[in-house]
Amino acid sequence: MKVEETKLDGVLKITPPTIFEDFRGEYIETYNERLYHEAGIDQPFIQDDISVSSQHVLRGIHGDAETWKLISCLHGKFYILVINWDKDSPQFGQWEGHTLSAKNRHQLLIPPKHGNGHVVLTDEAIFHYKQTSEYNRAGQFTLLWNDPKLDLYWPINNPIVSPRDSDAQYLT
Ligand SMILES: Cc1cn([C@H]2C[C@H](O)[C@@H](COP(=O)(O)OP(=O)(O)O[C@H]3O[C@H](C)C(=O)[C@H](O)[C@H]3O)O2)c(=O)[nH]c1=O
Repeated sequence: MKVEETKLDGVLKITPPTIFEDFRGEYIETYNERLYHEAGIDQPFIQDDISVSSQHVLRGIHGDAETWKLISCLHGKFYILVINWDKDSPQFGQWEGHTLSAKNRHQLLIPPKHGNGHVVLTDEAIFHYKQTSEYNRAGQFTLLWNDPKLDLYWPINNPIVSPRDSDAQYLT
């Protein structure tokens, strides 16, 4: 298991403990409480979610003030952008992009007060996350993926987005 710091304090890039390949395919332990706790990743995850998206779908940028997320790519590949949205942090507004795929098996641990958004680069991708709180849409904030003030990089220019993710009226 490998845990690496990233440009953003608290955001970690993780390579899972077991990636086993044989003539049949692969076997991956995507989470192991004892090993992750030993590595300092001891957040109390209580909810698992997946979202399945077609190529060029962009979901986000969303976040909230309470939830830790452990994100994996179960199928395909996506570019994921994480932005510090903690107004009390010296890194407020700083962001970093990563590529998670079913090939590199990398995971990201994202703390509260960070926004995340991802755009799918393969025909389809499955985005999996473990979360430390139950879904609370009212508690989430939304940032526009193409807000010129944020000066973000995305690998494509014309993603498929929901009304929430394309209209400033939903900004919070
Ligand atoms: C997040 C979530 C959603 N839902 C329901 C609510 C809606 O009926 C449906 C789609 O929700 P939404 O359009 O908010 O999904 P995304 O646009 O993919 O947003 C999510 O994906 C971005 C990238 C995130 O990281 C957040 O977890 C979350 O905001 O799933 C649930 O039932 N539970 C949940 O935890």
